[in-house]
Amino acid sequence: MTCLSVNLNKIALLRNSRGRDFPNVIDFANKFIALGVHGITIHPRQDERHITNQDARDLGQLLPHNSRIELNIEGYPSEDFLKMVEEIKPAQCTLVPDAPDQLTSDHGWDLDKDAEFVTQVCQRLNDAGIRSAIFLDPDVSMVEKAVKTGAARIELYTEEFAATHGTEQGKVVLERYRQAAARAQQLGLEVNAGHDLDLNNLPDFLSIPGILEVSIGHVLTVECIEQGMEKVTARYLEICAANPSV
Ligand SMILES: CC(=O)[C@@H](O)[C@H](O)COP(=O)(O)O
Ligand SMILES: NCC(=O)COP(=O)(O)O
Repeated sequence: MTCLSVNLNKIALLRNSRGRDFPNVIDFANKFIALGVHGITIHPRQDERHITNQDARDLGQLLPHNSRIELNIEGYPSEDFLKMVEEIKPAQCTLVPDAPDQLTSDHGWDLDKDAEFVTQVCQRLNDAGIRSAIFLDPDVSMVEKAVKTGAARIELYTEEFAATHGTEQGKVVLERYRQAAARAQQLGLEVNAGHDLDLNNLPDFLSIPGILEVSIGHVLTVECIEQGMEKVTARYLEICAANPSV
């Protein structure tokens, strides 16, 4: 079974658009938890365009380190970000190589360039008892470098899979993800995945064995508007339950 971690960034974006605390992020975390999700993911960006640092602290109160529902905080490991993560102590922290002005996450780490930095940060997270994950393109050579960073997990960046899904090229692309996931597992790295996953493409992605967690937010939020939270969440959970173990 794959764990479903719902990303609340877009709930926070809607909240920020009106200057009052509605919709409330904690309220939506509780609604998704009541529907059976396994985790909550947030990505506090430096400009706090959606999730704020206060949201992160509030969710840290709701989902303390050993709570049944995991909190996954994603972000660029600036010193301020890391200090906040160490203070909150989520179950997992996913390191993403985003620049402050990026529209959204659009690439994994380049470990030819950043291995030393990523290794230091993973060590810091591991020392704090926080599971470290690093955002990675589906590249076997990068997976092999990821092992040396001390990260517990990788998160496969699935935008290319989503963009090519349903095409002949998509079959080739999915095979690249399959190989990257298999190599990671062979080397003892656990595998998460996320970005642009949705109800339509997730079943094919989860034909890859051993995906421990998918974090989904952007399209899921739209699907909930279109079809209702209950129906959408139940369908995601059904798809995740079908993922073959390693
Ligand atoms: C890392 C990743 O792919 C997503 O988790 C990211 O959080 C999306 O960020 P936005 O919601 O700001 O597009
Ligand atoms: N790590 C991926 C994530 O948390 C959500 O990505 P998306 O579904 O908003 O594209």
